[in-house]
Amino acid sequence: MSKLRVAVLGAKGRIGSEAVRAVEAAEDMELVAALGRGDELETLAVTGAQVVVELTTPDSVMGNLEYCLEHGIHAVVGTTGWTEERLTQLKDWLAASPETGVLIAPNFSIGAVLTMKFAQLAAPWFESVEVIELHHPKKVDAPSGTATRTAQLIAEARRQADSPPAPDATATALDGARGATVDGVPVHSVRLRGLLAHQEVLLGGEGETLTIRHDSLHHSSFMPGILLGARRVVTTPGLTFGLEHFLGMS
Ligand SMILES: NC(=O)C1=CN([C@@H]2O[C@H](COP(=O)(O)OP(=O)(O)OC[C@H]3O[C@@H](n4cnc5c(N)ncnc54)[C@H](OP(=O)(O)O)[C@@H]3O)[C@@H](O)[C@H]2O)C=CC1
Ligand SMILES: O=C(O)C1=N[C@H](C(=O)O)C[C@H](O)C1
Repeated sequence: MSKLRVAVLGAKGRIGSEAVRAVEAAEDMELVAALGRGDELETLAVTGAQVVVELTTPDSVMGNLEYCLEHGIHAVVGTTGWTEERLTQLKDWLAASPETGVLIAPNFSIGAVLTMKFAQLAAPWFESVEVIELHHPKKVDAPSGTATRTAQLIAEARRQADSPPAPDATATALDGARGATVDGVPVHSVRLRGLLAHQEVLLGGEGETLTIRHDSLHHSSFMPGILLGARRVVTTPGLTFGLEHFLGMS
């Protein structure tokens, strides 16, 4: 059987360099390109890449995906910064390339995907819910893509259950003391030397609290999800948002 021809964009970055090693080690894949900033995207077409693993930065991802979709190259995207406007643009490009698949995964680790699922399940059952994400200090953005997605899923679950807004007699002496609000859910971002990628969802009700915590201790935690994404995206045209859809959890 022929091997899946995979290219990594952002190949010198923290997660990109780990992805290069993971693709090289996968028996059913061939790493055909490993590109960094400034490298020619034409290499993707020349090497016949079937799937691009996009792990760059929010300022680069759209240009890279435009190229991929113009050339019918499937994409597995871990890069953050997804707004409604960006998703609309991506869907327009996909409409012009209907056989091509794009997976955007806010988080590739199984524990983080489960954290989001558990948070969705628990959210309507508690009066209060807040998200704390904790990352290494070189992280390019705040809040994290995972925390943003988690808050959106929590908000959607609470809307569907007709949950009232969480109680909060806000009187802040300092801007930011209550974090940022994503879809009505407070999200707090910690940047701390020594950390990698961590998240807590705090839920509170009468006389009890529930904490759902996930820790990515090494970039290897993201690799099984990236490889699964690359294998599945080639037979899944259109946009898939969230790895849970490839894990049978949607
Ligand atoms: N979904 C998930 O599970 C995960 C997602 N991420 C996300 O992945 C992204 C990258 O994170 P991280 O590896 O820590 O960041 P890094 O800054 O370590 O890596 C990004 C790399 O991409 C390079 N780059 C920038 N623009 C381009 C381009 N146009 N073409 C090719 N390479 C480019 C950068 O080069 P230069 O340094 O020269 O700018 C850098 O080497 C972030 O958005 C992060 O949030 C991270 C971990 C897990
Ligand atoms: O930048 C990171 O490191 C990570 N980024 C993703 C995010 O923003 O959610 C995934 C994970 O948290 C690691």
